[in-house]
Amino acid sequence: MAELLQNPKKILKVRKELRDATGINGLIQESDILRLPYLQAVIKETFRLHPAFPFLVPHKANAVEINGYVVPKNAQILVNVWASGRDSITWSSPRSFLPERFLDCKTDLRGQDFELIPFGAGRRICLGLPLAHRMVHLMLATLICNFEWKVEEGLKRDEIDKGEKFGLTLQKAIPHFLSRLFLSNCDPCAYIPEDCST
Ligand code: HEM
Repeated sequence: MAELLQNPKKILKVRKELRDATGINGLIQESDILRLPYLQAVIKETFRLHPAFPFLVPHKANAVEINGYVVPKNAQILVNVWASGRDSITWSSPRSFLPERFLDCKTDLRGQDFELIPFGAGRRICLGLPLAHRMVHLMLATLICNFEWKVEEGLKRDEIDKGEKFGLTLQKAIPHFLSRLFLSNCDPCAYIPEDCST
């Protein structure tokens, strides 16, 4: 939400896509997700920049050699997906929040494309992926469509601190923004955030 708050036009784009795909009230069903490429792109871009598990889950290695590097048996392996999501060799403008980069590209986050593996990959890939994938799309769509999101009073959009707190999971260091509930039955696309009318 912090990334989207800094990019309010992208909030409008998600709302418009939802309304076009689901009708005026923007209520999303699980079956709609496949028809919402921009929402999917926003979620991929969010996982690229802010993976929930920045080092996945620690693994124990068998003895292997990779590109001349010897990994001893039983070494603890942490996969730094936070860093690979920001690697300028793989991603153009890696620090920028650009969901559009995923619109014309087949990269998916289900463990087949190693540049984007927020759920891990291979035998120990997240068992909850099918559930989590659906829930994240449904929750984000619902939050965007039913709430008007505003930055905290007195704060400008570009002042939102996106600093992160590292642990097993990645958290936003300073949580600050407010939300206000939309009136029911409103047109999700009618609301234009302040400073976003152009
Ligand atoms: C956005 C939500 C979620 C994210 C980002 C996520 C991410 C991950 C990651 C990165 C791993 C470690 C993969 C690896 O080290 O290779 C993992 C493992 C696992 N996750 Fe999730 N997860 C999510 C939700 C869930 C849910 C909802 C469930 C259960 C309903 C679940 C169950 C598991 C289990 C059981 C494992 C261990 C799999 C194994 O070691 O064989 N996860 N998850």
